[in-house]
Amino acid sequence: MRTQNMNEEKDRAILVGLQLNDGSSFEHNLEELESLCQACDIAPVFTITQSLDAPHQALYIGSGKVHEVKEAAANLDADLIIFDNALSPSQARNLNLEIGLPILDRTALILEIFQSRARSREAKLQVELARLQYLLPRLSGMGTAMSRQGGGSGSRSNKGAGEKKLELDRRHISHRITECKKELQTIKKQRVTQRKSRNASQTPSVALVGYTNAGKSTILNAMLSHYGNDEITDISHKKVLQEDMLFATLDTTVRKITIPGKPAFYLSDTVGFIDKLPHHLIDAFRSTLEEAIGADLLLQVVDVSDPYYREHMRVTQDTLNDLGAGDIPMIIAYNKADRLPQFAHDLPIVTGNHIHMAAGADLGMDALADLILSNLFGKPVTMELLIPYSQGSLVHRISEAGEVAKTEYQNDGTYMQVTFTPSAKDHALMQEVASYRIG
Ligand SMILES: Nc1nc2c(ncn2[C@@H]2O[C@H](COP(=O)(O)OP(=O)(O)OP(=O)(O)O)[C@@H](O)[C@H]2O)c(=O)[nH]1
Ligand SMILES: [Mg+2]
Repeated sequence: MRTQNMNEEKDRAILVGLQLNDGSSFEHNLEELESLCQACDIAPVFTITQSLDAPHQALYIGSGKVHEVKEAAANLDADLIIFDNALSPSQARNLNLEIGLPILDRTALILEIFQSRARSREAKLQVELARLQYLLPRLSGMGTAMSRQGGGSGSRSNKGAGEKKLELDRRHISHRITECKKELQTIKKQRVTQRKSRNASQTPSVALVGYTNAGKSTILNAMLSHYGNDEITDISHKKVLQEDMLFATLDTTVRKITIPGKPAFYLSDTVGFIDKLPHHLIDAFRSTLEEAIGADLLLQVVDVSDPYYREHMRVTQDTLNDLGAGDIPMIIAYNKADRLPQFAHDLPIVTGNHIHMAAGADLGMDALADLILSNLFGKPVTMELLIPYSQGSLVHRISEAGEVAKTEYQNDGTYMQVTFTPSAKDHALMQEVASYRIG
């Protein structure tokens, strides 16, 4: 048990953690639950834990513990009880009856954060759909998990409302679920059309993925600052929100990055992942997340300064596998390395497709860009050519496309030493001149 700072203005919550002997990182889970509370503007005032082999079927925790929670809630004037895991609808209902306060679980908190952050029509609909799907099986125990989200009375089970009202609510929710799905389908079609036109342009796409708060949006913004699209002088309106909070980004943003002298690529930023991301949310956000599934290259951003970063990488990989994006080639950016004394002075450090960097401190953006380009277009190739004088126009095209280090007019043609930088167009020319290669 431990006490936290009290905050008079916010809703006050007792956190309940159940430690199961299943090897999962219990402490990390609880710390993350506190961060989720902060993102919801809830003040955790006390934490109660229990260690069990398996959750209690009816109450999740043992009945003795339930009394302890109830007592603590009364003593500390708590408004809510929050559990560290997903509760079944009946567990939430029973706990609400026993304790007499709204019961939230991890899923409800994540849904609430998503609801408060959603901006675009698509994100709003996706969140609404996930909430309704979560709410439907919980309707009969109103005042439980969704109460803060307008789904219930916030007090004891409302038996007086009657079965008829319940049935009406159910029908209303089912109807709204169908409507949301339909509207999302229409938006999805537009998204697919946009993606098709991007694909048709043959400009490859890179998707930022990773745990929430790792620095994905910071990388997108830094890329825009460094190499914003040529035509745009004011890039401020193209930037996305980057902030030190969970799930700052919910909408998908795709930006074209044009590095001078290099072929362009698209970079997309989307919602971050979290351990035990509710399945309703993954399903609801599938079309947004499809930007990642359709990418040519994934750029996984890791907050390497977080002691649990390996855990976060595992969650990211699991989520990508679930989405069907597990096999897409990937660069791993170990971001926020400026916070680690052993790396801070040597950044960036590139090892194969891994880079230690700090986008927030503007360390490693060029190296990251090179890594992206070499993955998308291959490494620069230097060759020596002897172009017959009859192919004079080729000499001109080669000088336009590549970096020519040396030109000599010899007896049987023009000798050139040229380096082709990565680009799809260069690739075609390289194949064309291959028969004139002498080194
Ligand atoms: N010290 C340090 N902080 C960083 C670095 N990169 C990003 N940050 C900070 O980390 C926080 C989260 O960054 P975001 O870019 O919003 O993270 P995100 O991955 O987009 O997060 P979500 O959209 O919430 O999933 C912000 O406060 C950034 O300023 C870095 O290299 N070093
Ligand atoms: Mg973000």
